[in-house]
Amino acid sequence: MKRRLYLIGFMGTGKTTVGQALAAELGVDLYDTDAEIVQAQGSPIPELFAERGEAYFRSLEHVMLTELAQREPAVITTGGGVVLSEANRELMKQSGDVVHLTASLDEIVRRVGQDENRPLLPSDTGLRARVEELLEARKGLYDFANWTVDTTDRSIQSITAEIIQNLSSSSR
Ligand SMILES: Nc1ncnc2c1ncn2[C@@H]1O[C@H](COP(=O)(O)OP(=O)(O)O)[C@@H](O)[C@H]1O
Ligand SMILES: O=C(O)C1=C[C@@H](OP(=O)(O)O)[C@@H](O)[C@H](O)C1
Ligand SMILES: [Mg+2]
Repeated sequence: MKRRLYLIGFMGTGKTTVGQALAAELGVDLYDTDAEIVQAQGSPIPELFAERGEAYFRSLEHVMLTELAQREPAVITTGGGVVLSEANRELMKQSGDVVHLTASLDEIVRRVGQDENRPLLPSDTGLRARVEELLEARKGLYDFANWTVDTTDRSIQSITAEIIQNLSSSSR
């Protein structure tokens, strides 16, 4: 693997989970923008959103991505909203390979429904409608990726193997 591999995609598509398996398999360092922000700020994501607002979180996210884009070789997993910034999209495109993870609406709702850690999503009955709304608002923003991998009904191992296969055929 050369340089960096970024994982992008909507919340719940498995970026953080797949990234861990991928970095272990490739034997490179793993950085998750959310985890790095939480560590640097000493506050969980919901607290950052509640106390400082989304715009403040987006600025922390941009600074963190810029810093992580200096490290190599590495797998870098991102938050679902990182693509809202054109500068972030450009930075990832220029500094590594980018994989877009997807999943069906049903699967996303199932996966994120078990987690209280995403401040943009309600934990009540409004969850599905909110996911649909955000998917629509972000339509097209993930399309700059080199590859798209559907994770619906698939094991982490099979998703990881597909990504490694993509990487090795592109470097031939
Ligand atoms: N391929 C998969 N099949 C089943 N569950 C998955 C899969 N990938 C991730 N998950 C689960 O979905 C939830 C969200 O995964 P996560 O890696 O945090 O996604 P993201 O970082 O894209 O938001 C977690 O509970 C995780 O264990
Ligand atoms: O889509 C988003 O705007 C967000 C996604 C989250 O990361 P995951 O995609 O890893 O859940 C996290 O960065 C924050 O809650 C905002
Ligand atoms: Mg994540």
